[in-house]
Amino acid sequence: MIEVNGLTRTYGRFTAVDDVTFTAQPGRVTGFLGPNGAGKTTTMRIMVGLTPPSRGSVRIGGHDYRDLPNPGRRVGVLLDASAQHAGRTGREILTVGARTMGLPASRVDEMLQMVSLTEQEAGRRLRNYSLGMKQRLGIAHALLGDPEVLILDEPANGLDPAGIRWMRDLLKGYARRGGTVLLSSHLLHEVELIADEMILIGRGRIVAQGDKQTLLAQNGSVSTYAAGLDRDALGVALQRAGLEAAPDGEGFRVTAAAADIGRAALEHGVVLTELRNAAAGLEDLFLELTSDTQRDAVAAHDPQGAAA
Ligand SMILES: Nc1ncnc2c1ncn2[C@@H]1O[C@H](COP(=O)(O)OP(=O)(O)OP(=O)(O)O)[C@@H](O)[C@H]1O
Repeated sequence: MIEVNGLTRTYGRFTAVDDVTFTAQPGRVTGFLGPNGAGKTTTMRIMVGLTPPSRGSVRIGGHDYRDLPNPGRRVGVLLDASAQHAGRTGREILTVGARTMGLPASRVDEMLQMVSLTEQEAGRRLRNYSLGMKQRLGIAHALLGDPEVLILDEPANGLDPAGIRWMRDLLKGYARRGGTVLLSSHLLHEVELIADEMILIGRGRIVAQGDKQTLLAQNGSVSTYAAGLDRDALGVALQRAGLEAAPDGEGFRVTAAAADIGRAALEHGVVLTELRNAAAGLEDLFLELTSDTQRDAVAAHDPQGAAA
C-alpha cells in the first residue's frame, strides 16, 4: 500500500505539489492522471526519496522508502527509462540490478522473456534502444526484485498499441496477485482501461479521485439522449415528468436515466426511436476538472482565439 499524506513541494514561490493526499491499495491499479506539469513526476520522485518534500509524508507498506533495507525487493520503480548507463547493454543493466538485490542471474532471463526483449536486443547498448525498448527494459528492471509495490511514471510512453495492451495485461495480472500499482499518465485513454482507481491532479492539487463510476456519478454526468416519433409530444412528456431536457438535433439531451425517460414516454404514449447514454464521459470530465490547468484550453475550445 502507498499512503501519501499532505504532500507539498515548493520551488521558491512556486508550488509544484500542493497538499496531495491519496492511497494506492494492494490488488488495485491506481492511475495518476494529469496534464503536463501537473506534479505527477515530482510526487513520484518524492515517494522514492529522490526529491525531498517541503511538507507531508509518504509511507510505502508502512515505511519511509529510504528506510527500506533492500528497496528493489519491496518497490519497483520506473521514473525515466533513459536514466540508465547508456553504454551498458540491456542485459548488463538487469544483471547489475539483480546482483545489487541479491538475486540469481536466472532472474535476468526471466525478466527479458517477460518483457519480450530478444537475446539480440538484450545485447545492444541502451543508447541504441528505441523508446519502446527502453520502456520494456525499465519495466523489467522494476519487476526484477518481485516487489509488492510498483511506481511507474508514464510507462506506456513510446509503446506501440500491442505493447500498451501487453503492459495493461501485465499490470492487471500483477495487481490481481495482490500487488499495488501506481502509474502516471497525461493520457486518459491509457489509464481508463487499466486503472481500478484514478487520482486526477491539476497544477499540483488533486481535483478528483475514485473509480470511474464514482467519478462520473459525483460530477453529475447522468445524461441521456432521447428521440421519439413525435418530437413535440416527447418534449411535453419530459416536461410533465419534471425531467430537465434540452433540444438536441431530432431529440433531446435529458439529465435523467434512460429508465425515467422510458417511463415518461410510456405514460404519455410516446414512441421512442432512440434512447442512449449521452454522458460526457471521462475525457470531458478530465478536461473540465483540469481546465484551468490545461495550457491548451483556449486553443482547444476557441479555434478563432487560437488563430488570433
Ligand atoms: N527542480 C525543479 N525546479 C523548479 N521547478 C520544478 C522542478 N521540478 C519540477 N518543477 C516544476 O514543477 C511542475 C510539476 O512538474 P512535474 O514534472 O512533476 O509534472 P508532471 O505532471 O510529471 O508533467 P508531465 O506530464 O509533463 O511529465 C512543473 O511546472 C515543473 O516545471
